[in-house]
Amino acid sequence: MDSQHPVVQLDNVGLRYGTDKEVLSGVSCSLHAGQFYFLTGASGAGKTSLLKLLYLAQTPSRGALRMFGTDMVTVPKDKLPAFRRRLGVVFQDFRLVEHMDVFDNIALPLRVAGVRERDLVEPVSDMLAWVGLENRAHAKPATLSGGEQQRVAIARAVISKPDMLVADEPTGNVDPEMALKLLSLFYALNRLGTTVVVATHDVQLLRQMPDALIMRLDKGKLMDPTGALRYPPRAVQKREPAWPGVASDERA
Ligand SMILES: Nc1ncnc2c1ncn2[C@@H]1O[C@H](COP(=O)(O)OP(=O)(O)OP(=O)(O)O)[C@@H](O)[C@H]1O
Repeated sequence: MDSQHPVVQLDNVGLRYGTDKEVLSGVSCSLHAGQFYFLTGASGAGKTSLLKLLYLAQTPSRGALRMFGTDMVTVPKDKLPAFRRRLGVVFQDFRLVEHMDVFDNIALPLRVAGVRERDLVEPVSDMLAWVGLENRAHAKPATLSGGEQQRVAIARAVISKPDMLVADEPTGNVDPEMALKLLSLFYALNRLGTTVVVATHDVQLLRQMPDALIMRLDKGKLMDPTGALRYPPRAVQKREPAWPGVASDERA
């Protein structure tokens, strides 16, 4: 079923919060399986609002939203968790579980998916090493810096290799070197087949991914629904292995 539909299809979507005016207006676009999308636009343009539609935290006020071939406006509410489990989300404010340590936060999606405890340790340890937090496995989120919390949030979002990754300013709190490393993690996930949508203001980040499609929001309207806007190509970061724990010569 999935292969013959876009992963996401928006048709003339509007979104308003309460009775205020629309913050997204007439948005139409299709996101296709295995593509890498950047969503860009000025502060307040509606990036987070559009991502909220994609990670099913908001329903359009008008228009149609289909995901994985299913109408998300009319789908029964009790069916939504099954769709949400197919998504990895990096929230702008991280939303780590405060009473769990770093290891348990990252392991959460695997536990929800029913992975056995003895099969968790290796993937979580690989992911901890990838994001440079192997020494903080037993720290609680409140004791971490903003950049460290952001890396935990990213590790948690990608570890279960979701069908779609939605990330809101995922490199806003890290230095440029770590931003590239995290981007290469998204790239590796994308190479494994995950559709990736990253909202960012960071033009340098956009330039690192010449194959990515770029969609730009301006005051709630999508200016480049096909992603045809491109930035001048620069070198793609391919120094990292394809996936934590997988040697680079095994890369697809
Ligand atoms: N919960 C809410 N209730 C009312 N208005 C909201 C809410 N969330 C966002 N808005 C408004 O919607 C508009 C778009 O906000 P949004 O956060 O989607 O923009 P953004 O492009 O992600 O901005 P930034 O880059 O600053 O994060 C803004 O005018 C904002 O004030």
